[in-house]
Amino acid sequence: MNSNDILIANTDDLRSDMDYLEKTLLKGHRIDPNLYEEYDVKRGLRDSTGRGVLTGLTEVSDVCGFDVINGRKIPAEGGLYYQGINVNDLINGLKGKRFGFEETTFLLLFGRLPKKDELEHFLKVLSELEDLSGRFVRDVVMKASSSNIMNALQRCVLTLYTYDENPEDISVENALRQALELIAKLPLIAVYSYHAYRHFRKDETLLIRNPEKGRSLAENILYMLRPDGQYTELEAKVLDVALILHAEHGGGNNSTFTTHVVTSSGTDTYSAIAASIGSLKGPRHGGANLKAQGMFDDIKKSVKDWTNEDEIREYLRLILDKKAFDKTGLIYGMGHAVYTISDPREKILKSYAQKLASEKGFDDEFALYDRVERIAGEEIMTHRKMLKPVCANVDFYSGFVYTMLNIPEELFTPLFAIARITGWSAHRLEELLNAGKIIRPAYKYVGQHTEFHNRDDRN
Ligand SMILES: CC(=O)SCCNC(=O)CCNC(=O)[C@H](O)C(C)(C)COP(=O)(O)OP(=O)(O)OC[C@H]1O[C@@H](n2cnc3c(N)ncnc32)[C@H](O)[C@@H]1OP(=O)(O)O
Ligand SMILES: O=C([O-])CC(=O)C(=O)O
Repeated sequence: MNSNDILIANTDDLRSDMDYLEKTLLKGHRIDPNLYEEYDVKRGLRDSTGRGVLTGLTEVSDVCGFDVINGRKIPAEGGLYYQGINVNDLINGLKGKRFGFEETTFLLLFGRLPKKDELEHFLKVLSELEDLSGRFVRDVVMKASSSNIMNALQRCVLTLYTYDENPEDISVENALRQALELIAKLPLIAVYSYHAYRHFRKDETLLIRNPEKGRSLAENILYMLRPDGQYTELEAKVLDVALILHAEHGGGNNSTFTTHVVTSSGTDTYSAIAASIGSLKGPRHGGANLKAQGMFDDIKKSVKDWTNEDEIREYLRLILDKKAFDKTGLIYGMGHAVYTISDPREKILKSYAQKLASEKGFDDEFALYDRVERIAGEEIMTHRKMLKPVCANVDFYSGFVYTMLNIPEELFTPLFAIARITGWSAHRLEELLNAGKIIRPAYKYVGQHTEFHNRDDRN
C-alpha cells in the first residue's frame, strides 16, 4: 500500500485542528479514582478480592484457580474441565490420535464425546462446510489485504453474512449451522488472508491450496500454509494439541463474554463472532501470544548472557517499570484473572515446547523461557505487591511452539481464534437455548448536570 491509499488527508490545517480536538478531549473525561471506591464500582467486573462478579451460569467449561476453605480463597493448582472432562485427561486420552480438535469441538458443542460413527459423520459435515467459494476468496479475502490477520478475519466473517441466504435467523438450528460453517471455514480464511498479505504487501508468490479431505483441521492448516505442503506427525500433533487447549475458557473471559453480550441483544451470528474476534485480538487477551513473542525477541537482544539470572531479573524490572519493551509495564504471557499457582494448559504446552526444542535445536531458547517464567512470577508479585502467586498463562509458550512449527507470527493470534470460535459458538448456543436477558450492567453518572447555552453565548 502506498501513502496515496491512506484515506485520511494529512494537511497542516487538519493536523492543527486535530491537535486542538485532542487537547479539548484531554481536558475532560478524567474521573476521580477515589469515586470508584466510594461507589464500590466492580471495575473489570471484579469484586474487592479480585474475583469475577457472577453474571451467568454455564455447563460448557469450568475454570478452577483456587480452593475455597471456610469462605477464604486459597491459591491452588489450576484445573480446566470441558463439559466436565479434565483437559489433561482429554489430551492424554487423545494421545496418538488424529482429529483431537474436531472431537473437542463435538464435546464442547454437544456436551459429550462423540461415538466412533458420530465422529465420522461430524468430520464429514465439517469437511463439507469448509468450502469457500472461489468468488468469496477472490472478492473478499484477496481484496484490501490487511497486515493484521485478526482484522482480516473480522472483515471476512462479517462479509460472510452477505453470502448466507438466511443470516438473520437466530433459531438454534440456524445458529448451529452458522457456527459449524464458521468453525470449518476460519482456518482457510486465516491462511488465505496471510498468503494475500504476503503477496500484495510483501510481493511474495501467491499460494492458495485447497484443503484436502481426510486431513485433520490441524493438518490442513500446515498443508495450506507451507509451500511444499509437508509436515511431520509430531508437528501436526502439537498443533492439534494447541488448538484443543485454546478452544474454550468459561463464559467470563473477555472474548466469550463479548459473545454473550452481543448475542443477548438478539443480533446475528456474524456480528457476535466478529465482535469476539475483535476482543481476542487485544494484547491483554489472545493478542498476548504475539506480544510475548516480541518481548522474547527483545529479551534475547537485550540480555547478553541468557544464563545470568541477575541480568534477566534486571531486564524484567525495566519492563515492569515501563522502561523497556512496549512500556506498558506488562510481562506478556504472565498472570491470569482466575489461575494462581498454575495454568494447566501452560504446563502441557511447555512439555511440548521442550520436546520440540530438543528436536529442533532450540534448547538454549527453551532454558531462557524457563528462567524468565520463574523470575517473572516473583518479580510481578514483588513489584505489584501481590499476595497471590502469579503464574505463566497459555500464551507464554504458545508463540515459541508456533515458531518451532515454522508458523509465521501473523498467524499466532488467528490460530487462537480458529480454536476459540468453538467455545464462542458453544456459549452463543447456550445463551440462545436459555433465552438470556439482554446484558445491561449499570454505570453511575458522576458528572454534573449543566445548563444549555445558545451558540452565541458560549465561552
Ligand atoms: C488467553 C488469555 O487471555 S491469558 C492472558 C493473556 N494476557 C497476558 O499475558 C498479558 C499480561 N497479563 C495481564 O495483563 C494480566 O495478568 C491479565 C490481564 C491476564 C489478568 O489481569 P488481572 O485479572 O487484572 O490480574 P490480577 O488481578 O492478578 O492483577 C493484579 C495486578 O497485577 C498486575 N499484573 C498482572 N499480570 C501482570 C503482568 N503479566 N505484568 C505486569 N503486571 C501484571 C495487574 O496489572 C494488576 O495490577 P492493577 O491492579 O494495577 O491493574
Ligand atoms: O479466562 C481468561 O480470562 C482468559 C482466557 O480466555 C484464557 O485464559 O484462555
